Amino acid sequence: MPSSSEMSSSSDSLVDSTELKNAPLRIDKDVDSVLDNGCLSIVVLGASGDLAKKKTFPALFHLFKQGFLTTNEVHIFGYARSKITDEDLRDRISSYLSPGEVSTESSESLSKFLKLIKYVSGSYDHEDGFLLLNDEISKHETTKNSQEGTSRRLFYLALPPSVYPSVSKMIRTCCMNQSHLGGWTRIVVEKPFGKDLKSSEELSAQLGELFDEPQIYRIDHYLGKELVQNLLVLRFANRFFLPLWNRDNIANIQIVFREDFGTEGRGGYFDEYGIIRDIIQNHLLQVLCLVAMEKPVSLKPEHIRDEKVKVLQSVVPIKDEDVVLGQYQGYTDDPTVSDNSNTPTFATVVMHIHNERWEGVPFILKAGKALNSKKAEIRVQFKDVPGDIFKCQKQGRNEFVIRLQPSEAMYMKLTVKKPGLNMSTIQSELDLSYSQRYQDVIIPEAYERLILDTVRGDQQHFVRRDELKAAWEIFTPLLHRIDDGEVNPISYKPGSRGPAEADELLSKAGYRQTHGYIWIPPSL
Ligand SMILES: NC(=O)C1=CN([C@@H]2O[C@H](COP(=O)(O)OP(=O)(O)OC[C@H]3O[C@@H](n4cnc5c(N)ncnc54)[C@H](OP(=O)(O)O)[C@@H]3O)[C@@H](O)[C@H]2O)C=CC1
Ligand SMILES: O=C1O[C@H](COP(=O)(O)O)[C@@H](O)[C@H](O)[C@H]1O
Repeated sequence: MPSSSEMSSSSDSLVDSTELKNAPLRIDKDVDSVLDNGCLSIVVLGASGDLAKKKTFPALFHLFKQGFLTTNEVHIFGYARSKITDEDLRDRISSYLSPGEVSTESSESLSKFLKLIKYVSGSYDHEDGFLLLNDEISKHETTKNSQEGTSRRLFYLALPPSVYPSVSKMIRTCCMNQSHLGGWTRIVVEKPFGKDLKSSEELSAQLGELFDEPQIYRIDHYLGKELVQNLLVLRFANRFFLPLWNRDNIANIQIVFREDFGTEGRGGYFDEYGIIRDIIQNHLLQVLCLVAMEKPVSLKPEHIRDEKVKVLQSVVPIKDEDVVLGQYQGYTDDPTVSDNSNTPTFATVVMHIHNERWEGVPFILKAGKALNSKKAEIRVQFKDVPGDIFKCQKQGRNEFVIRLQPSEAMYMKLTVKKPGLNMSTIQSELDLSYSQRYQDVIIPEAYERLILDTVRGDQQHFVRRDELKAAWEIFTPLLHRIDDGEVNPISYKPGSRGPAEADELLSKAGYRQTHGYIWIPPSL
C-alpha cells in the first residue's frame, strides 16, 4: 500500500505553509510498502522542449522496449503550451527514439510506443489545462484500471525551473492521484534547482509546501551513469581499496568534465547559469560525494544520502586563488548571449575536505565547454613510493582512473619492469574496458535508469533537500563574487585545453602529469 505521504487527493486543502516550513522532513518512507504495479500515467511537462525529445521520451521508449513499461498499464501524456496535436508530438520525437534502427521489430515497437502518447496543451499557471490533463489521465485510469481502483501518476517537469512553483501547484490542485485503493503521485524535477542558496531554498520551500520529500525526485543524471553507480561497489566491495583510499596514500583527486562543443543553441540558458551551476555544483559535486564519503550503514537511500551530506558539510570554503575561470573565444557571438557577458564556460576549482580521511588532499573539479576533447573521468593520483630504488618516480605516479564516458573503463596506471633483459621500468596499466569485457551488455542511458527508479520509488540516486542545500552552501559565495564581476574568466581558444592558468593551478595543487604515457582504449 502507498505511504500516507504519497497519497493525497485534489480535494485535500493545502496545509498552512508556515506549519509546513517548520515541520521536519518526512523521509521515513518504506519503499517496500509502496504500490509498484497497476495503472501508470507518466506526464512529461514541457513535452515540446529539448530535454523531452532528446532524453525523456527516448528513455521511456527504451524502458518500453525492455518491458519495464507495458501497454496494459502505462499511458504517456505530453503537456506544454504549444498548440500541437498528438501526431505533431509523435513526429517531433520519433527521430530521437530509435535513430538508425530499421528492423521490422523495432518499427513495430516504435509504433506501439507512439500510440501510448497523448498530448494536452495548456498553460503552466491556469487550472484549465491541468483539469483537462486530469480528465485525460482519469479516462486512461478508468479504461486500464477500473477493477483495481489503483493508480500511479508520475509528473516529469522537463521545464525551466522558473515555472516549477506554478506547475507544482497546478498538479497539487488538479492532478493528484485520487484512486480509492492507493497508488501514488510523484514529481521529477530537473536541475538547476535554483541559482544560489537563497533561490534554491525558496524553490525547495515552495515544493515542500505542496509535496513531501518522498514524492520529490531531484534528478541529477550523472547519478544514473554506469560508472558513477559503480563507485560504491568499487570502494566498499574491494579489499585492496579500503586501506589505500585516504590522505596517507592519495596525493590528489581530479573529477573532470570536458565537452568539445560550445553552448550550441542553449546560449540563453547557459549565460544565466555558467559552467559552475551547469556542471560543477551538481554533476561533479555528486561524483565527489561518492568518491569521498564514508561507508554507509547499508544501501538504504537514506543511509547513503546521510553520508553524502556529511562530506558536503565538511568542504572548506573555496578561496579565489583556488579557482581559474575561462570563457571560450566566440562565446558572446551567440545572439542570445550578452556581448559583455562574464559567464564562465570553463572552471577549475580546487576543493578541500576537512575530515580525518581527506585533510590535505586537493579535490580538483574541472569542467569546460568547447575544449579539445569530450570526456568525463575521475583520476585518483597516488603519492610517490617512499624510498624508491628504481628511480621510477620520474616516469609517473600510480593513478587509478575511472572513465565515466565515452568508452566506459577503469584502469590502474602502474610501474612495471620493461620486458627484456634490462632491469628498467615503464608505465603500463591494468585495464578494465567495458566494451571489451562486457561485449554483449548494452549499458543503459542514465535517464532510463533514473526514470525506472522513480517508478519503483527508489530515491537512492536522487538529490535530497539537505544535500542540495549543502551543495549550494559550498558554491554560493564564489558564484556571487563571479556574478559581481570580482572574479573574471580568462579567454581561451575553442578546441584548446582551456586557459594555461588552469594547468598551473593543477600543478600548484600537487598534480604531477605523466609525460610520454597515453592510455588508449582497446579496440575489439
Ligand atoms: N536540454 C538539456 O540537454 C538539459 C536540460 N536540463 C534541464 O531540463 C529542463 C528543461 O530543459 P529544456 O528542455 O532544454 O528546456 P526548453 O527551453 O526546451 O523548455 C522546455 C519547454 O518549456 C516551455 N518553456 C520554455 N521557456 C519557457 C518559459 N520561459 N516559461 C514557460 N515555459 C517555457 C516550452 O514549451 P511550451 O512553450 O510549448 O510550453 C519548451 O518547449 C531545464 O530545467 C533544464 O535546465 C537538464 C539537463 C540537460
Ligand atoms: O546537465 C548537463 O549535462 C550535459 C552533459 O551531459 P552528458 O551526459 O552528455 O555528459 C551538458 O552538455 C549540459 O550543458 C548540462 O546542462
